[in-house]
Amino acid sequence: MLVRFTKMHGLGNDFMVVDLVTQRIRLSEDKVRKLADRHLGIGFDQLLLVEPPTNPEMDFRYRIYNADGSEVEHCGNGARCFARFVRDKRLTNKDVIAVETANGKAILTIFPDNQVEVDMGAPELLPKAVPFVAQEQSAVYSVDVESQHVDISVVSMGNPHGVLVIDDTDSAPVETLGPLLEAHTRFPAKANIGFMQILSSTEVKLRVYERGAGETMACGTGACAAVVAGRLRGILDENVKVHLPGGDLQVSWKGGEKDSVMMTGPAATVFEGQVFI
Ligand SMILES: N[C@H](CCC[C@H](N)C(=O)O)C(=O)O
Repeated sequence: MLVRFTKMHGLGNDFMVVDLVTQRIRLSEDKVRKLADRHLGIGFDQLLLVEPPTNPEMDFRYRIYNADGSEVEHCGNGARCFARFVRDKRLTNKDVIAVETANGKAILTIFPDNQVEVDMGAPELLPKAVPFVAQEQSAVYSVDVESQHVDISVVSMGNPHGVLVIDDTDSAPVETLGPLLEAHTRFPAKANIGFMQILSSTEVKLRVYERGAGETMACGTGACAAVVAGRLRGILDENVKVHLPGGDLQVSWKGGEKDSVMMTGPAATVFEGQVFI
């Protein structure tokens, strides 16, 4: 079956976006992995499916699959591309779009300058909600990794994150420590691992080793989790500029457990294509 898709990215975190409003397909985990392959397939960090909502109060349903084929709960960069996609395809003419995600919703606001703001909802900080194995909630946990103790904050933005504060992102052990923490037994559902360098109380540098995809050029939920972690540690203010390898995101969190994390950044379309599924 020939399927139309659009290749997009948010700061280099790249996506294959498929409209399932006007076309119907079924994808196995194995098929997602084959499509994600950067030599044998289309190549992407995540696959985004755009569907009619199951909840009538929502405009669309948004399903997300990592390159390893695993379905996940949220994708911040993908949400911005989702908004750009549904407007460019004239699936809606709204500037504010309510999207149903695997375990909640996201409100997307499109601005004329091509920036998109995402209301990412409130962070989940209870260990069992992340999920993370711990006796009680804390701003920082000590995790044993290969005979070393690593201090880590844990946050769910719908998807699980561990955040480390390090001195220098350029020399951070992302490729070695990232996969060890991603698959650590204290993260029963695995986790995205952020390495954050504090530049000031309003500016950080961040690299993220993503669950199911490896290090990406940017991670929207990772940027949100990093700002929440920094605020919980008392080292970041409400509005923070997050410098990722692929570019910058603006993230805000008032600090209340019910307060939404707001993320603003760009979304870009690279090419349109068709592929036999
Ligand atoms: N790898 C993530 C999903 C994609 C998140 C990221 N691309 C973003 O922009 O938030 C996970 O397994 O939870």
